[in-house]
Amino acid sequence: MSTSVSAAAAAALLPILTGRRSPPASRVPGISRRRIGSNPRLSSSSAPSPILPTAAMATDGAASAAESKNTLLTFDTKEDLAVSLAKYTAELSEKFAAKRGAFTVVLSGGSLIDALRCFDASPASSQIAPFLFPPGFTDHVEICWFGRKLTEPPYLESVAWSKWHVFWVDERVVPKNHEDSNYKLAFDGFLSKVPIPPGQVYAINDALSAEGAADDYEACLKQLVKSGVIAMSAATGFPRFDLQLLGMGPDGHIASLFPGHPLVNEKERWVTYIKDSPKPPPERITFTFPVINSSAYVAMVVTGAGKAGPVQKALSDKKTSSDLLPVEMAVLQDGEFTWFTDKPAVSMLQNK
Ligand SMILES: O=C1O[C@H](COP(=O)(O)O)[C@@H](O)[C@H](O)[C@H]1O
Repeated sequence: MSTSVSAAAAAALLPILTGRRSPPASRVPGISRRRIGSNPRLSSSSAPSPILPTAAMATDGAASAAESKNTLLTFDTKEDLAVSLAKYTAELSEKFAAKRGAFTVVLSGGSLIDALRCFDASPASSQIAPFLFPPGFTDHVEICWFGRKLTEPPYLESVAWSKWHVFWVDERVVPKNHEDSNYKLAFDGFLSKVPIPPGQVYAINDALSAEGAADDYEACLKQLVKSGVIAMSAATGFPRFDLQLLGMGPDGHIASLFPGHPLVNEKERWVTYIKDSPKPPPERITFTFPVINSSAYVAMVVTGAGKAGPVQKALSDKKTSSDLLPVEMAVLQDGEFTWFTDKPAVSMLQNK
């Protein structure tokens, strides 16, 4: 069972009760990095920081294909994952804001937003004082507060929010105030808490059809490429976002690119639409693989045992091109791909 407790109260009390503040990510307990077999998609970096490899920081994010990196990070708790993800994002924000004067960030919907704002606890957890729980209470507890990690000091003050430009890798074709809207999810959970200029948050036009909204979003991206806000990949000829924060469904879908759907083979469009999504709601728009795979950085945030199967398949050495899951088709041309996982998500990997 998952129980919500007073987030604000817990947030206020936690550092006092435990005598702890969030540790620097390089000292986050429970973090592990591993190499799996000879899978060329996944390697362990020799860089000392588990968060952002030094080699990547030394480049402009345009590492050569030979330098492209794939890293698996596994955390004991969602709290640890969220702390690390916030630090990773803040470091990239600093890097790109300094270099380009802009930081283009792509969000997905679903559990990704939770990863920016939640931690798990139980009476047995060292992260929350046991006496906060009633006697005999053993359930898992999920404590959430909106945008806590990046909206807290030091990030609230130190991140150059005015340089952020925010996009969605996919969006459901529903009004922006609809419960299914990825915009609403991100706005309520994160964007409403940080001072990103509203004109730099690029939601879809929810007055249009799926087809119209995809065309409109692609036109918007093209305009932003022209004005220099979004970079272009010299290698692929597609837009190159600085950071894509992605999630994966239990079926291995990413964005709104579903297993076996013809959209996974789209090679020309930047943004396309789907009217028969197997996951409701049926009408969505989505970035295509050429755009996803042109990113400088991707953080793939995957938690929970329900996703262990696709994680195992994605990180397996044995691949046949005929039955690739969408998550397996996310292969950066020239960038860094980092998995942010918890232990249940990697539970089917050998040599865990
Ligand atoms: O429908 C969607 O699902 C995926 C995965 O969601 P999750 O809740 O299983 O993490 C999400 O990444 C995508 O943006 C969303 O539209």
